[in-house]
Amino acid sequence: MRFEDWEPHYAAILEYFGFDREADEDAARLLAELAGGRDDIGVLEKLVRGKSVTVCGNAPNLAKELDRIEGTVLAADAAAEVLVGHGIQPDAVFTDLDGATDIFIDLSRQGTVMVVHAHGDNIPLLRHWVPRLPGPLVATTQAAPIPGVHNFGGFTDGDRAVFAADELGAAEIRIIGFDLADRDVDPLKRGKLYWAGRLLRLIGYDL
Ligand SMILES: Nc1ncnc2c1ncn2[C@@H]1O[C@H](COP(=O)(O)OP(=O)(O)OP(=O)(O)O)[C@@H](O)[C@H]1O
Ligand SMILES: Nc1nc2c(c(=O)[nH]1)N=C(CO)CN2
Repeated sequence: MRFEDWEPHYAAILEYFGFDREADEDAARLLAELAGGRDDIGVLEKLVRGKSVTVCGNAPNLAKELDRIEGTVLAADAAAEVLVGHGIQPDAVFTDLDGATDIFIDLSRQGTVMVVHAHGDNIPLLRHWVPRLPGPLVATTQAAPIPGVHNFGGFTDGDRAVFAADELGAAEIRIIGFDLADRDVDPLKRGKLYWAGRLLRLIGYDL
């Protein structure tokens, strides 16, 4: 999605949650610095273009839906841990790092593409984790893209993975481990899941 098309949705998200655009922009610049010129968008594109892709969210139903996985596996944040627990190595992990554990370092070492998202509320996490990820790295922002930091559209780790797969030309996108009506989450998360659903509908996925 072009940034001009994304920006009205982004502005509405900033307003809804009271997030600060300048903090998002600062985080994107920091992530570019921490990435130090690493940008493995070509590796991610190769995994996705023309392929069947399965995006795995981290709803409680994920484990029961693993038999629906086909093709390239994109994990949203802590869904990676569930996959690894079932012997599945995701091809890429979309993460704002709030579900990061040392498993991310192992996956990165084994070649999983880490698609790390910068925003105004994860600056300490960026500083901690990005230098520890030895493997392929793609940096993302929800603000205006800058050199080496992409914006495919989308907000939560899960819907951002779907937006990226869509933008990078997946032949088919299967979505598992999503329960956007989950009531067993805190109010902030409920708001985020509401936005995930709203954004996914924009690109044709009504969950
Ligand atoms: N019921 C659900 N609970 C949690 N995550 C869900 C659910 N349904 C879908 N998801 C997707 O799974 C992703 C990864 O979930 P995780 O539990 O790691 O959340 P998170 O790290 O808090 O995500 P985010 O920071 O994007 O909100 C979410 O970003 C969301 O897109
Ligand atoms: N500023 C800010 N941006 C975000 C946040 C967040 O908590 N703060 N959470 C996200 C997905 O959970 C995505 N983007």
